[in-house]
Amino acid sequence: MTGTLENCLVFDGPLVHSCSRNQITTHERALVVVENGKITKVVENVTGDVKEHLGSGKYQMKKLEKGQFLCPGFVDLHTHAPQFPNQGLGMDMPLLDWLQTYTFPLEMKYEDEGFAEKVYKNVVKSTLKSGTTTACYFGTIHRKSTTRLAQAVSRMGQRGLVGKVNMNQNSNGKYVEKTEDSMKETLNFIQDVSELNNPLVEPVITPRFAISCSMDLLKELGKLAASGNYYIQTHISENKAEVEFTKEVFPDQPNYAEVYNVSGLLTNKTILGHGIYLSDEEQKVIASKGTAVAHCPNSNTWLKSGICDVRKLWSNNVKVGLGTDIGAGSVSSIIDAMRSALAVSINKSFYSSEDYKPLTYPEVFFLATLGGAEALNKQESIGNFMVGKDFDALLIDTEWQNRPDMNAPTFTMTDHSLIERVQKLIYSGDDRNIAEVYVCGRLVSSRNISSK
Ligand SMILES: Nc1nc2[nH]cnc2c(=O)[nH]1
Ligand SMILES: [Zn+2]
Repeated sequence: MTGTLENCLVFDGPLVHSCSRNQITTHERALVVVENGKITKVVENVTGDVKEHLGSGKYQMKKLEKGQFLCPGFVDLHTHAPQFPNQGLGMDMPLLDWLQTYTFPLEMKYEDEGFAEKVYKNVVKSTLKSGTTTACYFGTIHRKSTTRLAQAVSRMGQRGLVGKVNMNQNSNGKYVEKTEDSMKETLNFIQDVSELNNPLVEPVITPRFAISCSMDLLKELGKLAASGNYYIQTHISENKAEVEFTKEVFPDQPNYAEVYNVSGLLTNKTILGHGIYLSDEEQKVIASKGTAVAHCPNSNTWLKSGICDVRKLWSNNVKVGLGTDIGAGSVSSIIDAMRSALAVSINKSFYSSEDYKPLTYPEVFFLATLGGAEALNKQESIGNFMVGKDFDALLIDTEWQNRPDMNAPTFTMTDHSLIERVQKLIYSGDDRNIAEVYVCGRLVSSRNISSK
């Protein structure tokens, strides 16, 4: 090992991660060596003096306290940064009414870059605090404001995929673009993001959903995505009325997925939000393209959109991860998304055939970490603690109440096993359990520091 004190960090403590869909791998005491943001060595069963495992190089040690463990950073595959001010509003409406009543009027305000700046820096701060190390953000139709979002992501050190929204029809008459402007500003946005010169921040081609884009615009966006191998994100089959409306707008296409397929928008870098009502036939096409679905269970419950059957997507070989979908979702934490995914799946099992097996907690942990990484085709660089990957990690504290300065009702120190602590995190955890957040080895959020 050849690191120096500045760029070589060694974590010493319990470690949990997902190496396959249905099992959580735990190590009671591991050493994770991080050099220049990458994991260069993992010692799984540590006994005795750490020096025996590390050799003589210079390094900075970080010893975890009782009740703490390392876990991979969370991946949020689908959220809307401009909608954070509306979190929890209009949840009693169905999707299309909610969009008209609450969402489009709020998104129109982002014409004002100053407003965008104020909101977006707090959005990134709060998602980092929740442990989201990788986020896929929808912006608004406004290029300059969406660039502010990308700048905030870059400045605060998050790994982010950021999209300027495209929509040229079926809006409220005001929140809409001309096709030509939509394309021109998308190109300008891609240029703005490339000027950040930050490999952690990438542009995403973002047609809002089929209804709000003409076939011409969808096809232009498909061509643009192919020209630069860019990520693509949109919504699909979230709500029954939306599916019906899509059929009316695109009568020549046999189904929703085909609208995107003929536009060149289904690729192995495409993330589709929701996918509740996709037929087997559509799922097979999506799988054949390597396209992924972002499961957003909290949003699907509050807007009464429906229940996405993750097992069926998996059985058709569709890649799946989790999304918080603020503001149709009400909570911006992926811990909540894991819990919601369990809850909707358990509820579904009550009304399904007896052999329907609800999702398990190792499976939702996979969705939140390695599943999200695979959905983005980033499994070579993030998702777990394999040597060679970037160190995107969370220092989880299951006994935060017992730390000095937390000013919380305390519980006596408990003797739970490591896997029981993981259960506590998934079934009852929140931001307070996240003591530190690292992206590519950089400490980007901590109980003790605040990001700018
Ligand atoms: N949940 C959700 N679905 C959409 N479909 C089109 N736009 C949106 C949006 O902003 N949120
Ligand atoms: Zn959405």
